[in-house]
Amino acid sequence: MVAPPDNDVIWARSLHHSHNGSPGLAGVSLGVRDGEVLAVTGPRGSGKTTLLHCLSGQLVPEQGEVWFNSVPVHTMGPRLRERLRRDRFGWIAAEPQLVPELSTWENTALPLLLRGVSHRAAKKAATEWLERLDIGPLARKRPHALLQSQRQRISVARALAASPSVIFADEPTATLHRAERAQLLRTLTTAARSHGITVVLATHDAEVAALADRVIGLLDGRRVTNVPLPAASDTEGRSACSLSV
Ligand SMILES: Nc1ncnc2c1ncn2[C@@H]1O[C@H](COP(=O)(O)OP(=O)(O)OP(=O)(O)O)[C@@H](O)[C@H]1O
Repeated sequence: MVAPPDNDVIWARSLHHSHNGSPGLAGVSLGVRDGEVLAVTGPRGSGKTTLLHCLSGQLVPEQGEVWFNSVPVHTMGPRLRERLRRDRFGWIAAEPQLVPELSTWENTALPLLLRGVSHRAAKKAATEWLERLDIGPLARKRPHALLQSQRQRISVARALAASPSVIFADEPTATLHRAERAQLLRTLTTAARSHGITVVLATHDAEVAALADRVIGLLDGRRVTNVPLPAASDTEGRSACSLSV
């Protein structure tokens, strides 16, 4: 095993993975720098989700290596990987994955409570992030009483409230309308940048990818040419953020 570069928070080498014989990843290598917002783009079925699952330790690749802060993830057992995900990573899926029986603030605080943070401190952190995401007044409501866009804000608040090293976001705005999509993503990327959180964002949407610092492309489970961000999207994405998150 070759140790990864020091400034990469996530580093993967030559990942191969198939799903029941159908290829998901076919030799993907990449590094994600500390504090970077990296977009992984590609059409449906290109391997984005499989890559995020491998990088976040949800899936062990059939071949290849994944390192987090110079620690090998691919050799960890299920319990260590579970702890790593709980303590260091956040996950935002396309569909908000909330516990229906819990209120907005309880859903947001859940990762902190699972880590053993006190009820009081977890509630405080959750409430602060809900305020920043403009859903503070909904803190006591249950998911069924909310709009889809509000539920997805809870997912974002939950990921941020846990102060992870890395947030993996898999098509986080796929189910939202265009205006909501832009606002939520700007909030996520602005908050991540100001708190030094690395983001790996899977998307097939060029407008979403334009909010990232760097974009890599996937096609049929392989890396395709790096896609540099045009200057215009820099203005559109980073500089246009005025949220105080
Ligand atoms: N659980 C699974 N069982 C069988 N095949 C799968 C499974 N998950 C993914 N695949 C296949 O692996 C390939 C990569 O899928 P993956 O979901 O990683 O791509 P994606 O780029 O995230 O696509 P999408 O945008 O549709 O989610 C596809 O051909 C897909 O059909």
